[in-house]
Amino acid sequence: MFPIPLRADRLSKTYGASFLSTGKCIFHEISLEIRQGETFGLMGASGEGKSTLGRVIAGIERPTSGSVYYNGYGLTEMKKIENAAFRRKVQIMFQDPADAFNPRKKIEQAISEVLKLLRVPEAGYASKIEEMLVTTGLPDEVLSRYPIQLSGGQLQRLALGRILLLNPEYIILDEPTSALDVSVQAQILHMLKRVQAERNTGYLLISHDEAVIRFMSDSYGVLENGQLKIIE
Ligand SMILES: Nc1ncnc2c1ncn2[C@@H]1O[C@H](COP(=O)(O)OP(=O)(O)OP(=O)(O)O)[C@@H](O)[C@H]1O
Repeated sequence: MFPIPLRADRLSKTYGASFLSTGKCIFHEISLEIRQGETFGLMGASGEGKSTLGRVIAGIERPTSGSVYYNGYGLTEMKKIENAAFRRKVQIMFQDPADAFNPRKKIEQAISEVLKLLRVPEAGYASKIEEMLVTTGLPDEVLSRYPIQLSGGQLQRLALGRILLLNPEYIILDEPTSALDVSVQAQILHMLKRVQAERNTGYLLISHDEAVIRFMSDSYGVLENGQLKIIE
């Protein structure tokens, strides 16, 4: 059976609506599909609402209307068990990797905390961490460092590695390379492609950069004036 795509169905978002104001419509009735093993690119100028749409699809912000469907279930009507699966299987990665880690904790501790939450037995931590380092192409030394002692590229690799511990089916990538130097950007994009090929992950890639979108995406759309124009 084919996997069911992650689907946004007629999503609208308005900020600041109240008794006295109709508020500001950010986007209106947007529908799109993210298929496993593929990338849907979301392009658009600054302020058009790309990040807001990404947060709504990731389930961390509620739409004003419309719904997100995972495994055929609407996010708002999901029972606890379906919602728990959604929270694990649909992840979001942000632009600035420095924000992803607690500056007071060494990387090994940050990663171990995730393994603990996942109820991995402590005896299994070392092999999981090693696997993560191999996938993200990082040396063992990063484990004993604090976030401030690592480069932006290394931190973004770790941010992805930590997300991958959860075995996500879909990742919302919100400008994942915009905070990085051009040469590092290319490395991260290649890593994302390799991870996708190995794990069949579906990506929603948010970027204002057309070259990045064209390089990465199977199909893409341009968000402008609250509407999404899809380009196959
Ligand atoms: N919580 C909020 N409350 C009110 N307005 C918001 C909120 N979050 C975002 N906005 C507004 O929604 C609009 C879209 O913002 P958003 O960050 O989604 O755009 P974007 O396309 O991702 O921009 P950028 O590429 O600059 O990150 C902006 O005008 C922003 O000010």
